[in-house]
Amino acid sequence: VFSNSESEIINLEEGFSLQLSNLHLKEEKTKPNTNGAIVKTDDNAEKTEDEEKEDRAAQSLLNKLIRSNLVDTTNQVEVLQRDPTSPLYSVKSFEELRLKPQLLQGVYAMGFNRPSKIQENALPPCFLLLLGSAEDSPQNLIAQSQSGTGKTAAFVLAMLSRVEPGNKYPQCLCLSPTYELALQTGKVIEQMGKFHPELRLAYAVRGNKLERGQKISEQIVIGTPGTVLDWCSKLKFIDPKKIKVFVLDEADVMIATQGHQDQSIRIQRMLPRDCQMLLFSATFEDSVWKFAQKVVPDPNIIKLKREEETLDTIKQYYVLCNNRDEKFHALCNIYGAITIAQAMIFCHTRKTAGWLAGELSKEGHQVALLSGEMMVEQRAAVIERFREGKEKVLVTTNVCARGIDVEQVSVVINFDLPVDKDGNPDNETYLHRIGRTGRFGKRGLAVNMVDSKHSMNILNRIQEHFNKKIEKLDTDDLDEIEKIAN
Ligand SMILES: Nc1ncnc2c1ncn2[C@@H]1O[C@H](COP(=O)(O)OP(=O)(O)OP(=O)(O)O)[C@@H](O)[C@H]1O
Repeated sequence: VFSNSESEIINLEEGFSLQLSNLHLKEEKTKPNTNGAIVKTDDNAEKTEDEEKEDRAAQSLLNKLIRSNLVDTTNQVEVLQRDPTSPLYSVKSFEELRLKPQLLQGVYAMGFNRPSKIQENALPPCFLLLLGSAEDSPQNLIAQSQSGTGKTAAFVLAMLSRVEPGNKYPQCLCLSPTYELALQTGKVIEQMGKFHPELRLAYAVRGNKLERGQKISEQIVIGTPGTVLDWCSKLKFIDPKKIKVFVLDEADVMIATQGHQDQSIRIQRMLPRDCQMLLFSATFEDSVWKFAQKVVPDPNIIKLKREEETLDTIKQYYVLCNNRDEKFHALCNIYGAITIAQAMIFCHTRKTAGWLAGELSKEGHQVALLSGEMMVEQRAAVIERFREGKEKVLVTTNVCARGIDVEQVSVVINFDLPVDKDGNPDNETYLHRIGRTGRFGKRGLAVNMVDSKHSMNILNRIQEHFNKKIEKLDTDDLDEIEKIAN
């Protein structure tokens, strides 16, 4: 149903895998570039800040590739209405939105039975017109909730409900931080809009070249800020004055990329005053909030807190060693105990992770390795196998596993303790690695490997921070190992 106009020369499927390998190439670069401060780690692995940022986009993509279900939380949604006197709407069914039949059909065809928590509250302001409010246009929205809670589906629904397929020009414009993320969102638009045969979607991404002087006839345009800006201004492929819905997706990832923030603001300035502006973000640090306020006037604000992780149900241990080889030896001693369930082993650098996975395999243990030099698709495949239980132990670096929820993991080994780039204890990462949310509050086990005075000091500081005792474990004592496993 959706196709690119004939003049568009790239094959999107081809482009997709091509870009994924580009991503891979960029990640492999270890030299700093012009404006990149160097984030130094042991083992010669250097990372520029820019590369760290690229990781964020890769992470987001990974999460999308491996997720098949809605992440549901028990936390309440916080709603700040633009007009606090108007009643607070929240929809419990898609029918209440009075969608066009084709669109409702699309929603059900995707297997959605009822709105997710964020959708319950985000959809009514988007659909104000349809709800028969006194206001004459749908409202602007800033929404934040963790990845997987249904944000994409919410704004796709908002765009599809406003678009008039009979009008052959762009009416909805959606900005994504990267080409790959744009394609993922494009797929959702295609699926949800599949019962609108006249609807077309154009991708404004690098490499998608149109003839000069041409106008775009697709009703929805999705792309990255640089190309969209060119299409709206210099090349005039799009008339920004005709845009009715403007979506800024993954705002936190977006502003992490140099230039995207300014480009997005410049695009926003070209849009008509009554254009609906919607901004979505998984996190809401200060910088995101400032940016959001610049691009979304008079917003309704919706926030869904991430579920808090705690260490309450976790048994924490440390093992005292003198060097890396002793840590490896200790790990081998407890291997049998940890593989009762599924375990994740964290290393500080990909070099250590690679070495450790290699050594464990040599010992005849079956392990999976998740490493930064793998392409995003390969990483997704590794995570998927692990989730399915095909591998019981996953060795990884923190950067690689950040933000990936693998709920069934009950044992975490910190082969290296988490430290920030200044070498201080990274408490937040420690909590993310081993903590559990209330719902997945199964008992867990964490073993920390200590190999120097310095790392003992880090461990002590982590222990003080959480005010939770980390017990010493003697890995040469088989009885003791048996105890921790039970
Ligand atoms: N109302 C719903 N009912 C059932 N499943 C849903 C619903 N809304 C979304 N989903 C599904 O849940 C998953 C996550 O949704 P979605 O991608 O919209 O989340 P998101 O918050 O945009 O996440 P991200 O920030 O990673 O893109 C998808 O597989 C999507 O198809």
